[in-house]
Amino acid sequence: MNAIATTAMNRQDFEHALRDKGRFYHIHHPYHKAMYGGQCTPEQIRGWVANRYYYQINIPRKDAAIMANCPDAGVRRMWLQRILDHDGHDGDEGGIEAWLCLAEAVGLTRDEVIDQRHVLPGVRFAVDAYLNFARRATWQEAACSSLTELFAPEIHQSRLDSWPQHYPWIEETGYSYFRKRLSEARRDVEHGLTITLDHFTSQADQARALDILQFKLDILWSMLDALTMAYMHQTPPYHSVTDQQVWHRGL
Ligand SMILES: O=C(O)c1cc(C(=O)O)c2c(n1)C(=O)C(=O)c1cc(C(=O)O)[nH]c1-2
Repeated sequence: MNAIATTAMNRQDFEHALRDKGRFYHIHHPYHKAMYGGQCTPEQIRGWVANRYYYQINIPRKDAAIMANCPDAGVRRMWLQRILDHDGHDGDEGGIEAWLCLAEAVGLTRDEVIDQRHVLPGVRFAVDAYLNFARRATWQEAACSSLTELFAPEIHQSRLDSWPQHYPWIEETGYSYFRKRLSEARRDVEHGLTITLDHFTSQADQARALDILQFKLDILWSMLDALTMAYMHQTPPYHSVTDQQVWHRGL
């Protein structure tokens, strides 16, 4: 007989179960491993940066959706900082601009990134799933879905540690985004974790929170699967029909 948990975990065990999901973080995806292992071509790095731009520009929209669903002014006041981090404010250019600097540092033009010509359908659909979830879920569920950030400082640090040595052709100015996120992600996750631990208290709630976190892990992993098809196997969408990038750029 399978042992099915019928009682809720205490706070500490629940946090441990959430953190244990790090086993499925995209840091373990072969595309990421190749990136910090120094095995990527400039085209593969550029493909990742151009596609991840679509994630970057949707993060503040996702956070605005969470705020729109949240009646608690105290939570909104704290959550607002995430939007400012990405969109920028007086004295801070913001994460999206920093991502565009990264794009230029790896040899992309701003135009080709901003017009989303390289964004693969699989990446777009995965990112859209995240935004749409935040729109329709409760604000606590959507906050929980941001908890992959528990594992993000390590992945940003791994890029800062390995990229300059493996990819000397990348301009140093490009790395400010990763540096910026080290502290921002730690602060965000403290808040997101408190909300999750406070809100998901029954056994059923906790199982739901773990499912939500898995959903988010699936999004990140699926983005890299799409990139693998296009940039590792040279099989982008419609490759058997044309060598043109005929896919749509968002409707
Ligand atoms: O580079 C990465 O691997 C990575 C992953 C994640 C993540 O785990 O969702 C985020 C970020 N970066 C990031 O830079 C970022 O601003 C961010 C916000 C969020 C979120 O869910 O609200 N995730 C992430």
